[in-house]
Amino acid sequence: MTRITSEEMKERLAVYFIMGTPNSEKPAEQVLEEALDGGVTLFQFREKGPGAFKGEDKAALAQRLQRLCRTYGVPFIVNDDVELAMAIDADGVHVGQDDEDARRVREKIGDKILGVSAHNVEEAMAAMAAGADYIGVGPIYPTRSKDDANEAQGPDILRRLREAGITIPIVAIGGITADNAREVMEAGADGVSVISAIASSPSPKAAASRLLEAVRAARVKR
Ligand SMILES: Cc1ncc(COP(=O)(O)OP(=O)(O)O)c(N)n1
Ligand SMILES: Cc1ncsc1CCOP(=O)(O)O
Ligand SMILES: [Mg+2]
Repeated sequence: MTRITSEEMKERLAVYFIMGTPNSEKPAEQVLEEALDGGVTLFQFREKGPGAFKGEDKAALAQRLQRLCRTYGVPFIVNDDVELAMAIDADGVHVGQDDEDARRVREKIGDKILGVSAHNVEEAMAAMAAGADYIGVGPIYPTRSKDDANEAQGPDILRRLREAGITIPIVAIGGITADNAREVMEAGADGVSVISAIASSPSPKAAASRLLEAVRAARVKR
């Protein structure tokens, strides 16, 4: 395996769906399959929060969702849990500032995809130096999907990162919907990452497809 290229990473970040069992009343497999049908381009398994599966149940669910992603040719990223990612041979890992050190994670995962959360220029620079393939920046807008989220920064944070010379692929996260995806893309993101816009939608398929359309339209305009 070789490292994903920056261009390929940017393509993959277009509509990055994140989900775990606490994010929907419907079975996770059903929501993910509908979202994949709607065109999500990357998936993150984020099993945390009230009622989240643990241990063997968590690993078994991860593998079921991973199989679904494989069927659609969509890379499967594990949030936080580097051990699980290695055990099931996931395509990558996402870690934040309070998780395992990104440099150590890169050493452990070899060429797998490494995503790192960044909230400012300093963290973005450090993530790049640690070998991140992309950074997740947010929350851009207020979110109800993460209890310990920082204050929303607005799309201007993306502009500030780009103006400071941050060239690494960026996915924006937090409160993003098909209605605000365009301004986020115009501010400098390569894609959008969402939980509730897809997982809480009565039609995850339609929600994913609307997001993809908004991201593609914004890309054409650049
Ligand atoms: C794409 C993406 N961006 C940011 C995050 C948030 O990561 P983190 O700050 O570690 O918070 P948790 O998601 O672990 O609660 C993410 N998961 N994905
Ligand atoms: C995991 C995470 N990290 C920053 S905001 C957020 C939650 C995003 O969820 P939503 O798309 O429902 O606002
Ligand atoms: Mg984390």
